[in-house]
Amino acid sequence: MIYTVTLNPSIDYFVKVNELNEGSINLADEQNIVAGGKGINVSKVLKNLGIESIATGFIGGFTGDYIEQSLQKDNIGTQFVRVHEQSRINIKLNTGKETEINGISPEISSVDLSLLEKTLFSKLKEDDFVVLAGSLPSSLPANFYGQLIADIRSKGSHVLLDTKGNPLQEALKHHPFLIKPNHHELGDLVGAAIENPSDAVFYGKQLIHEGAENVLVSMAGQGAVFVSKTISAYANVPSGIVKNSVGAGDSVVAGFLANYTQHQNLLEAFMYGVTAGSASAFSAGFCTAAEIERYLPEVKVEVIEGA
Ligand SMILES: Nc1ncnc2c1ncn2[C@@H]1O[C@H](COP(=O)(O)OP(=O)(O)OP(=O)(O)O)[C@@H](O)[C@H]1O
Ligand SMILES: O=P(O)(O)OC[C@@]1(O)O[C@H](CO)[C@@H](O)[C@@H]1O
Repeated sequence: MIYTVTLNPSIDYFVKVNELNEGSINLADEQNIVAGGKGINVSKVLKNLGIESIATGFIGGFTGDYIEQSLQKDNIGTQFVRVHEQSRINIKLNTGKETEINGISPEISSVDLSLLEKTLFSKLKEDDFVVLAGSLPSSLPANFYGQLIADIRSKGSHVLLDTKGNPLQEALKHHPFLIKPNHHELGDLVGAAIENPSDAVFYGKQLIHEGAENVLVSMAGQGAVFVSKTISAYANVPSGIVKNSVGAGDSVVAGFLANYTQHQNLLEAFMYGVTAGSASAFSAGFCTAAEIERYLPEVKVEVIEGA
């Protein structure tokens, strides 16, 4: 089974304002309200690709009710822990440029934490995959993902981690199976500018040295890099017009996982994941299997080092 853990889910309020006048009243030209958060988005893309997953994490308040109900409506399994304060509302404003305002996370108590661990660990089996994705609610310590990874791995399950900053740094020594920073997140972590694929390979190797098993660095329109102990590779992205990049990174993770669980081939999964990311970026919502198939012939993986 695949579990996605979103510790800090949200309602995403997408709003398009063609001409924004700061300091005055603006009317929306388009809007869309969806359940969001990185792990939840991974579950949604997996569903589009015909793969079941169970979404877990913390939800609270009327926003939490909406998140749970909307996933249930999409036939995605849910096992959330209810907390007292409400889940975030994240604003995704499109004025031609994409601007995001992410809301304040609810307080998580030690009781909430033990309930989450009970929910996850009572079900987890050897060779299950767990996606840990998104920011930590501000009341959780930076090493929280690290602790979870250690416990998940002790069950023989595998972790895909998509987060940034200290929580990512702290998690590396616990050996996540895959991490997926974008090039800015990688740059922040290593204190260097990642300007091209060679930089991404160089610093990706550093994260392998620090404990990650596989590193996928997405570089938006510049392509992506995959690094493991034995291989480094580059994938280009297909050409197209980006309609909405929110969740494109989550689609990379979902596409990688969907393909890897079927074929157990890292480079094939890399290629499929990157294509899924672009297919989502080129559509208003998340990619479908048919859209990925359409763009796959344009994506080539070039091995830089290794077999
Ligand atoms: N201009 C583009 N052309 C083609 N594909 C793109 C473009 N921008 C983004 N993508 C696709 O989206 C994926 C993720 O983009 P990016 O590297 O910006 O990661 P991210 O910051 O995690 O994404 P997100 O926007 O979801 O936070 C890329 O690997 C690529 O597949
Ligand atoms: O604040 P976080 O947890 O890092 O990111 C949250 C978020 O921006 O990520 C998703 C897109 O990747 C959105 O659905 C959601 O609003």
